[in-house]
Amino acid sequence: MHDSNHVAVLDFGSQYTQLIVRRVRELGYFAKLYAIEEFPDIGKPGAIILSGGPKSTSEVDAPDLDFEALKAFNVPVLGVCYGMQLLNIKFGGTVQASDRREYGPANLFPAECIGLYEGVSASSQVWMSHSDTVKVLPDGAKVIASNQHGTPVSLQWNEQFFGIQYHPEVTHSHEGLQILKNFLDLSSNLLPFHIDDFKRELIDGIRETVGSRQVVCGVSGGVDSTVLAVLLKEAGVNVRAIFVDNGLLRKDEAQVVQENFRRIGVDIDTVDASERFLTALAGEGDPEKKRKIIGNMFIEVFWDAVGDAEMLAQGTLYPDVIESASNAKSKASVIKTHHNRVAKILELQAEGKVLEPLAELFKDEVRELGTALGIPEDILQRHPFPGPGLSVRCPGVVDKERLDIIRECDAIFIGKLKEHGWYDKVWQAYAGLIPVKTVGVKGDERSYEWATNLRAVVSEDAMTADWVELPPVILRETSHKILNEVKGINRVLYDISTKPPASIEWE
Ligand SMILES: Nc1ncnc2c1ncn2[C@@H]1O[C@H](COP(=O)(O)OP(=O)(O)OP(=O)(O)O)[C@@H](O)[C@H]1O
Repeated sequence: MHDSNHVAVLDFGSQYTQLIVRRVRELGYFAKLYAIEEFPDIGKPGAIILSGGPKSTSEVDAPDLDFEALKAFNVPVLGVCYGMQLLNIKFGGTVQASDRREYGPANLFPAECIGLYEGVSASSQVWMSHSDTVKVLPDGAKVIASNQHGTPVSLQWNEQFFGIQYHPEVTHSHEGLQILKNFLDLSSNLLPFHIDDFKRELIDGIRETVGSRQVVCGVSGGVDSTVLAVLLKEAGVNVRAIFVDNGLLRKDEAQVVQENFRRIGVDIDTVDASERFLTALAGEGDPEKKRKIIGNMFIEVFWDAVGDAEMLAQGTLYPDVIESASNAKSKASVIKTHHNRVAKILELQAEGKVLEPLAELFKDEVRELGTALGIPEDILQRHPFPGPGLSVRCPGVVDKERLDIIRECDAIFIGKLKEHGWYDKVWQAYAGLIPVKTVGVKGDERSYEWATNLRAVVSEDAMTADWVELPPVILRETSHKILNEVKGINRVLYDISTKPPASIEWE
């Protein structure tokens, strides 16, 4: 899909490569990431970006590519960091290896604010992360920007080839997006990226791949699997959606999920496996063992329900498939999502029976696609919920009594956030249990009960998170209601830990 007039980003292994793709799409063009070995298969791109990478061009196994083939595309090429050094060598210049790494902010001074630097300030901050630098420039090469020491940080070799030493894709490069935009403007034939066109292509692709076979998919009630299920329905294929109730869901979650799917017109099979999960978890207090038990049980229950699937659809997203590791060989080897690649799925994949239509999209693009598919916003804006469910909000042993307490506290907290218009302002919020008994007074009696912890965080990508300064009225009303209504809790705490060092969940 999209193998012409797109922006091909060739991955030399930088930790930021994924962000380049993201930024190009933000600018309204379709970009696709390719491992270096995939260079012969990049189709007919309208522009090419060579990413940075951890290697030095002087290393014997430094990644390389066919320069003649690159020139033959006859489209604008931008080399970033390693990409720029490689291009300088290809044009006949040299690169100086250095064992000192330049890492952090630097000042960018464009020679002239035209071309790549059209509309860019005379001085702005950029982000560096490199050790090698270009040394000798080949004939005809121009320095189009330097840093505060007068060192060249941006080159132009001819009308087609440009290089930058810094990383325009990170937000610490303050005008990086403008520079990328200027580069893309050099291409005369980039197709704009519209989610509606993409939706149509996805639907056509699904129809073609699936034909008359039955497709099974697991739905959690979360955004990815919901969008996937609706996409399959829109494609008019024979789909069976399975929802597993693992007994670790929030209050009334099974009903909410069923109701949401009714609203969007997708039938789901609910498998109530709560007894099986809770029995398997009984008495286990170790966080890692709990996760394992839940993961394995999910696979068992899910595949029992699937039976002999003709095809399986999964909501695997782009960040799950693309390489971020510097030396990953192929995309498939770095799939992060745990149950997206269990043995059974690999087997089906080898037979061409796994469908992953969202694999080219980022999370917020999935939400956009969801909107284009007519999925109501309240479903698309639901907070993320962890796969192991309330188990990770219940440190130590999990049982029905503890889960019921969490459910009640959580429902009260979320209810108050919604009532005060704060649900959509936070990335994720929940109430958990701290199974430590403390002394209190309830009515005329001394109480000796557990505490609940309220957590509300903002985050861009779940990698880092900050606690939210909620209005005190929300905390007060939540605390009051919980202390009055939830048996077993006599203390309410608000978690003011950032991630890192704390995680969003407690286990
Ligand atoms: N309770 C469940 N019942 C059925 N399938 C599930 C369930 N939980 C997870 N899955 C399946 O496993 C996939 C990965 O689950 P995970 O918890 O990692 O959520 P995710 O990748 O954020 O997706 P989503 O947004 O759909 O929850 C889901 O997309 C879904 O297909």
